[in-house]
Amino acid sequence: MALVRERRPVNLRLPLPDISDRRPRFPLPLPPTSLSISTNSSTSACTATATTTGAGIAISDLEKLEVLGHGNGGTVYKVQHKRNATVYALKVVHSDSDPTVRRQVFREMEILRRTDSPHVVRCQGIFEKPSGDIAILMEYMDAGTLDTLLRTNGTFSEPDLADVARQVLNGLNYLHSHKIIHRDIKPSNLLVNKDMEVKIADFGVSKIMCRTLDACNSYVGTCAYMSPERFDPDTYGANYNGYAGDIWSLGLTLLELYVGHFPFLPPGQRPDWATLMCAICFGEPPSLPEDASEEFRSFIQCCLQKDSTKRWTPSQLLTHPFVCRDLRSDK
Ligand SMILES: Nc1ncnc2c1ncn2[C@@H]1O[C@H](COP(=O)(O)OP(=O)(O)OP(=O)(O)O)[C@@H](O)[C@H]1O
Repeated sequence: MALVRERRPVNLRLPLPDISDRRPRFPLPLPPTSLSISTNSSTSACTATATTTGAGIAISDLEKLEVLGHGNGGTVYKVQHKRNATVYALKVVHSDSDPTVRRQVFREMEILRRTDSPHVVRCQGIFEKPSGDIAILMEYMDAGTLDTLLRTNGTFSEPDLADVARQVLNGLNYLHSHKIIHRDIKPSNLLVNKDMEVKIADFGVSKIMCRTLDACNSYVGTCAYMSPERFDPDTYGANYNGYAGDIWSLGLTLLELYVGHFPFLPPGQRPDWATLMCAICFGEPPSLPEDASEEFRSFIQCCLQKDSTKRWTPSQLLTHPFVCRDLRSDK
């Protein structure tokens, strides 16, 4: 594996849209005073209750071990259940956080409550303290994110990327069939465990579509990974509804993991909004270097079609030879 020596993380976030659009379409029933929740290990459903059940976990049952990372407003801790030693990740957002951040956490909670897929990080419970602090208890992904792996181990091989692609596509297939658009697919939002299971996480700017042709606000998420139609829906996205944007972001993510730097820019260059917007909207889509296989190049082309209507869907991409052939034997 080639080592990536100098790599600056691309972190261009855009503000959320107007308050009217940010409000979740499905009002979120928060557990009013609950400090504990019931958990069901066989599903990801997060059923908040005000009392501790036999299987319930109270926040006082958890011991903080270390900080795993800081997100946009919250902190994620590695925690351990004091009695059964199970390790979890606990995302905590404090009551004095920016209202936008709190809305993002409510959105994330709403989506995690609805999802039950091996390719989406599992929510084990939600806590709200009387102080207003909110915490989401999640399964612990012990290898971090694809971004951390890239920075520590270097670039990924094609067989590994085929595995990553297959898992993320299964996750997106699940989300899209439940009318959920992620809108922020990027290496740092894809969690990994030691078995190389990859799971989609961080639903802070995701959207639940009420109707198939719902308009989808373009300007949320990390702009570096945004598709052309999110900048310019008139030119690149007839009937723009957002689903295809997740595929563009997946294509860029795989390309980045293969070449070791953000594809639209030379290694080490810091992007700015104008440069990115011009490169994404007016430039050719980035492509793989010559040494990549035909299948991989074709797969990336199917993801990085500038016209969103020509981009393949998750279920179509799951039939692509790149993810279908048994690449493990190539290793
Ligand atoms: N379930 C988890 N298991 C292990 N580590 C996690 C888990 N969830 C989050 N992390 C770690 O915590 C970090 C912060 O996560 P968080 O979702 O708060 O924000 P982010 O995605 O990094 O940033 P932002 O919210 O700005 O997009 C992640 O980068 C990851 O390293």
